[in-house]
Amino acid sequence: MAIVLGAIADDFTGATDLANNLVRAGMRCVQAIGVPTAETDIGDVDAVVVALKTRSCPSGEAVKESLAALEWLQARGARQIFFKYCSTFDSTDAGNIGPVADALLERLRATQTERLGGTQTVMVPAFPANGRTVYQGHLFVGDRLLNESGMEHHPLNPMTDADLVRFLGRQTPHAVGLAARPVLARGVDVTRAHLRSLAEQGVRHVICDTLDEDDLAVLAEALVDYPLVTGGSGLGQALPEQYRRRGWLDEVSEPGRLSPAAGGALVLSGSCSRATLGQVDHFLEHHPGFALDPLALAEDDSHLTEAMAFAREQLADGAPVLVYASAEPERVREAQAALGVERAGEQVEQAMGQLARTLVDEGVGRLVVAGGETSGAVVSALGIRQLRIGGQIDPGVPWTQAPWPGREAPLSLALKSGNFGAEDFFTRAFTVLEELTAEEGSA
Ligand SMILES: Nc1ncnc2c1ncn2[C@@H]1O[C@H](COP(=O)(O)OP(=O)(O)O)[C@@H](O)[C@H]1O
Ligand SMILES: O=C(O)[C@@H](O)C(=O)COP(=O)(O)O
Repeated sequence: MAIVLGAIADDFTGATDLANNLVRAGMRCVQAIGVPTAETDIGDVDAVVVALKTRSCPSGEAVKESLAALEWLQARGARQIFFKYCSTFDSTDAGNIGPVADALLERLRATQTERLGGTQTVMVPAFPANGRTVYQGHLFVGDRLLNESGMEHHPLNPMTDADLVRFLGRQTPHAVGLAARPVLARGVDVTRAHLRSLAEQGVRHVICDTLDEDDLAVLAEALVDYPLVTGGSGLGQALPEQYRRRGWLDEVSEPGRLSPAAGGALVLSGSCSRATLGQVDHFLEHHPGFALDPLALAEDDSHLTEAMAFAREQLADGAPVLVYASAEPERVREAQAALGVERAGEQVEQAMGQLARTLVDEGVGRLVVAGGETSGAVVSALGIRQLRIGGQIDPGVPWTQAPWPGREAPLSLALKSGNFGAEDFFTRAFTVLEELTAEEGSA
């Protein structure tokens, strides 16, 4: 059966975030890891989110992989394509949001110019449930502008400009415009007319203001016929209702119940975001943890061996254990100065991948990973191809499951976006998993 929505996410946590919102809004959705093959059986679903690791790679690579995902989704009959990136617009002057959006639109344009939005796309990064809003084209995280939110210290893509019209303008040769709040406040017809008039003026990308769920509902209705929409998972919350109104979806599907979870509980954290740093501190007040040092990792294998031994010992005691590289900006800068930005990140990501692979093989069955790039490294090292989405721990972060060869219980995985989750996330996640997987009537 044809799918309604085909999404291409530029990182793995972002993909689960979008899949979570689609499931919560009543769509049957799976998350594919990487571009599936022609033979992949995705089952009977309404939406597929293809998770790529293209946020920080060279833009040519990001474009190539995104187009491959588009081709696969089009072959499944997707009516609308959604390019999912971070609600904090994570990217650099070199890309990858502009280049990927341009390439997807070009490819879709070849067949769909006549359709509403056939020559234009929109940028809707907001996720009001998690405090990400956009006003007059400026992105806010809570009550701070993006460039004062802590994101200015991001290890890979420091966000130093909150003006998205200006910022995106550096990533694309095409005109960037704005659909500002006063336009949205006048309703769907005025918003559509505004978008059309921008298209007539040659504006290809429209940054959309969004303060709340009502704005998302207006945008979803105005954009439901666009071949390509782009943004954060907030828009994903609002689109399914529009698909139902169009008759593309029959019903509101209930999320399926996750299978009982088993095995050791491990947290791997490579995010250096403010929220994650608080979550690491909170976890360490209650449970043991091991701090990975990228400089020591770069020297020889002994640091990783030590981390592995530490984790094994704690897991044998039945305690949840944390291994983290998460560090304050000053320490990240030191590691980057010594190793280079790319190599510092790679050291950590490779170590996280090896820890996950070995410890899951040895019996870990419940795994929380913090950070998008980190999750990409871990899930790739585990060789997982598809994730089933379960209930959420905090907005944007669901528990997911994948079958694990040779074991009755699947591997339970929570991929946490760097900046998401309450302070007690790393401890509470395991309690939530128990609740989500308890037999009916025993929870
Ligand atoms: N102590 C550290 N020094 C340098 N780089 C680090 C350190 N800890 C983590 N990193 C790297 O920083 C990046 C964090 O990105 P990511 O995992 O996507 O987190 P977030 O979701 O917060 O963006 C990863 O590439 C990770 O390997
Ligand atoms: O939209 C969001 O904020 C998230 O879904 C997301 O993409 C997070 O990325 P990381 O913070 O890099 O995990």
